[in-house]
Amino acid sequence: MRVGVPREIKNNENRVAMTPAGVHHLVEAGHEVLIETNAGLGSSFTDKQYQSAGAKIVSSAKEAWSAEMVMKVKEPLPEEYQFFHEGLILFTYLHLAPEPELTKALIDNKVIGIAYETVQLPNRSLPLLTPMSEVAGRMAAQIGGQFLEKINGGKGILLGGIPGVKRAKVTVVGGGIVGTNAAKIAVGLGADVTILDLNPERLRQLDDIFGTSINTLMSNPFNIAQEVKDSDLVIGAVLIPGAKAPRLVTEDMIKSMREGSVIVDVAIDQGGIFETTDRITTHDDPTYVKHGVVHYAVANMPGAVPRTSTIGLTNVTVPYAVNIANKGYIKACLEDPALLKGVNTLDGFVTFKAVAEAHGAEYRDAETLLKQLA
Ligand SMILES: NC(=O)C1=CN([C@@H]2O[C@H](COP(=O)(O)OP(=O)(O)OC[C@H]3O[C@@H](n4cnc5c(N)ncnc54)[C@H](O)[C@@H]3O)[C@@H](O)[C@H]2O)C=CC1
Ligand SMILES: CC(=O)C(=O)O
Repeated sequence: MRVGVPREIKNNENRVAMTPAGVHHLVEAGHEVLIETNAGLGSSFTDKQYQSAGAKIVSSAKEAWSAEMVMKVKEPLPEEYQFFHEGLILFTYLHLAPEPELTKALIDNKVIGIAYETVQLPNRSLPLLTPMSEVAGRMAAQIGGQFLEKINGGKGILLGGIPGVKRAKVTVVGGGIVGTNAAKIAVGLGADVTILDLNPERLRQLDDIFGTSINTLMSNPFNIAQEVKDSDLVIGAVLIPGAKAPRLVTEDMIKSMREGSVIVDVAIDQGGIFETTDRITTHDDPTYVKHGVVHYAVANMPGAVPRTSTIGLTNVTVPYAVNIANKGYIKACLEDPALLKGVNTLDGFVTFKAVAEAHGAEYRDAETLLKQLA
């Protein structure tokens, strides 16, 4: 199979979907890899390194997109929709629930859209989302601390306080991978951390991991309102796989916060959990202030630490890509229930229920459709 890797074009997105090691893996398995020139530079991988691993360097995005399977990091932007064509396998983060136009473009062009973020193992974990959630979670605490600084618009407090001065209060809504990693760093920096989750079993696991260094709380509107009101930093880390994020923190809750407090809405890639994060921000211009509260809503946070993120991401995506290339997408998806869950669009239909519901689109079962196409 020919596999294409275009250069990422989102604001400050310096990750790339393939490392030279990934190229080597695919080429050894008998496949051809087309890398758009300079696609890896942001992650410190040169064209020469890709060539040495067996890739062909192509000079334009169009050539990279001409392959049978295209691997990317972020969801395609409107200027990339022109490259969609019937039968193209697109393997990338898609985040379709908050993206009606992208969903329509994939359906209209009968693209096989396999989303990293909904590939799900039987234990319900999301193996192709986990490493980037680890990165974004760890960054969320760092970034929160940075924007609490007066020079960055915050109230001017240090996460860990000092002897004789209170520590900052950090609330993390959602105790999965992002939430746990955010808490690790926030606790490490000395903050007073509370994590809310809906799942009692998860709260027990968090209690086992952190012991008395954090507080755990059941997530409900009453508890969220109480915690948010007194928090210096609130981190949004909730996910319902594939679905639009629930708006758990209302505008009134934000109004109750003290001026110069900070929110980091990591879940913005699925639409965000704060009623007041009404727009996605970029690494170039990452915050805005609403009701006196600094809002950070960057949807590609790991793009800021591309070397770590590219290697972490491709460690997990490349084995799936090799499987798709070896077997073809139909056999690969039918034989692997985890990969099957990644199929969001197929043959002109939405094949992921939460995405169909978000857009009022017709839903078709991926497995049934794949068997018909086999
Ligand atoms: N902005 C960015 O650059 C990045 C964003 N993300 C996003 O961060 C979000 C979180 O991802 P993960 O931590 O990997 O997901 P996860 O599935 O590991 O954790 C989500 C947690 O939310 C909890 N939850 C569900 N409903 C809840 C509610 N009503 N109240 C409180 N908790 C609730 C679940 O029980 C689960 O523990 C996702 O939207 C993901 O795509 C991930 C990486 C980068
Ligand atoms: C998961 C995601 O949105 C990212 O890594 O950018």
